Amino acid sequence: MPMESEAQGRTIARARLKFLEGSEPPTPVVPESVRDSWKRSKLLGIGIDEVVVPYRPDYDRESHLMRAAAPVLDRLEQTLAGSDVCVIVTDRKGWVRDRRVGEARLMAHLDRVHLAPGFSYAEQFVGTNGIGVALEERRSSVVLGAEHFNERLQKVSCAASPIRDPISGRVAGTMNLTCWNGPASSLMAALAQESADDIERVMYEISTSYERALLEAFRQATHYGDRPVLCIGDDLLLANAAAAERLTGDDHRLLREASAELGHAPRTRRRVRLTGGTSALVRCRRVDSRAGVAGYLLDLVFDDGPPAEASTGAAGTRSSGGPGAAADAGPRALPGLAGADPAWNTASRTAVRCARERVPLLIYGEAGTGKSALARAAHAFTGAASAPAVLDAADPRYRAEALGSGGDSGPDALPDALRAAPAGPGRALVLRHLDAVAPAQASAVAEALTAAAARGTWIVGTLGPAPEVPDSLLRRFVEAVTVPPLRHRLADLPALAECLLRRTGAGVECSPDVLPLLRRQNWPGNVGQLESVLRKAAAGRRTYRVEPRDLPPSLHTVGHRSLSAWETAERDTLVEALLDAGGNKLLAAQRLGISRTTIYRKMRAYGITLPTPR
Ligand SMILES: Nc1ncnc2c1ncn2[C@@H]1O[C@H](COP(=O)(O)OP(=O)(O)OP(=O)(O)O)[C@@H](O)[C@H]1O
Repeated sequence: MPMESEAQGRTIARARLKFLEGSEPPTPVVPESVRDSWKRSKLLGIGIDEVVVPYRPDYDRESHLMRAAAPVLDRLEQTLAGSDVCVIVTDRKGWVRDRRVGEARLMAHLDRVHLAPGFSYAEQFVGTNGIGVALEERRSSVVLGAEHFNERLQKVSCAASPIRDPISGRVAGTMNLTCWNGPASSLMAALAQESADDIERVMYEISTSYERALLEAFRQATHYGDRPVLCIGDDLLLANAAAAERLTGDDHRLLREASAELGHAPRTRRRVRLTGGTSALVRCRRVDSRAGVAGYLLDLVFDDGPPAEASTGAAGTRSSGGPGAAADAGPRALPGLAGADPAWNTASRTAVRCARERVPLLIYGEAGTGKSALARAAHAFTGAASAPAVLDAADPRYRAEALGSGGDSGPDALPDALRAAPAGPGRALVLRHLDAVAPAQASAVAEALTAAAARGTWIVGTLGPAPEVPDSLLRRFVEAVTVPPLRHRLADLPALAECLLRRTGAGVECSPDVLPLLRRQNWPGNVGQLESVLRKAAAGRRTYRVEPRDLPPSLHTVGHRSLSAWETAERDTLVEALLDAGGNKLLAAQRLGISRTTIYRKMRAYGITLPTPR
């Protein structure tokens, strides 16, 4: 490891100051890896005089990395006892997971700069440091006192080596040694590398033990029969054909999370909702190996119909999820609607069958998923000459507590309106927001619906995913379907965007750059929200098609937290300035009268993603 003499330290300190003022760092004086890291740190707007790092104390103490690191750290603790070297292990993202030995004064200093368990020392938060550089460059790094980007770290020097998963070859973490700045021993770099190698060796032993156990459990589970089986390890996933053909990458993630929760007990079961809108009953068994818990074996039974709440919501309601549902004949595309997601198709087929056979139907789903649209389209698909009568139980006029000052409001207003709706064969009556019917109104509403159905009207009720509805009302319906939320059917986005833009009637289309921005949103208001975003974007567009810059500022961010009104205004101003400057941050910063460092910091804080410079 290089020695940092006082003179060398002063030269580097001068080079760093000049670099901060805008000069290029001199090549032979400042090592290349440090120079590159300074540039990245500056670009990211990292502060130079205070250490602001995120803190997340919770982590998996039983992870593969931590299990393998434990014996190596124990040994180092004994060997280095009494020395002024501190040993630190981080995970692959730079979160400090363990810190050992080191004399009290050094530890107190490291506490002050948050180089302690639970904090992240990734370069993106603290700038140039041994851990951050090793992770960025994926090789061993040494960062001496003055080479740290942040002044508060310049009292120490550190040597870090990446720890690679011996099976996948991916970086799993770092081994880092830190000591007071000064004539650091070249032994430190060698020791960091050797300890990382030791951890990798233990990881390999653990991996083979885990893998043997998982393979054996998988082999036994799939030996007889072809039921869907999944075997999940830390860095391994085995699926037989019956499971693989039904599950997406997101399902794997959901099942991995579920297995981690379920796995505390040796054997357990739970229903898990999958991304396509279906759900599966998951039986989970923990797989143990000699080296500890190797992973989980999951036995899956898919529900091929709507998710659980749809079938349990209505007393006496028959869910369309049985084997018969798969045989439902019906269209894939309903008039005026878009989507080919399996759960959407199931809901469409069932709705059309119910419309044809006049079977009273409940449609569950989050706000704006398209429940009413589905009822309208299914009714139209039967060739009906008139549109359904659509009433909204959440309409203030129909509230039970409204003071009846005329025929139009008060507790009887809703049953009256239902009775007044056109009824008879070829007619449909859709009551939206069934969950808004007050208990006091429930029986009158139920009677009005029954009367309409008796005259040949197709009756449909729409309601939220976990509604509270009196049984007397639910019993009027016979079948139930669930419309999946948009975030679970993102593959439908291009078709939906095209369909919704077509409705604006202006021959508008979507630029291909828009779809990735739409795809990463959570869409709590579902298709209704998408429609309003696209409608506004189409109205304000500057060319023949909707471009990213026509979308609202919130779609240019990857949202993680809710913002105050003031923060929202600031974020929107930043996004608009960036869009107006064609993605040029310097220009945007100048126009806003703020420094480039500030614009980078704020972009990070608000999760603003960079528009491609024009
Ligand atoms: N699959 C689809 N294709 C095209 N447009 C759709 C689709 N689903 C929903 N929409 C449109 O999204 C908007 C919201 O749909 P709709 O009003 O049916 O939602 P909802 O689930 O009934 O909402 P709420 O829960 O608020 O009553 C409507 O304009 C509808 O036409």
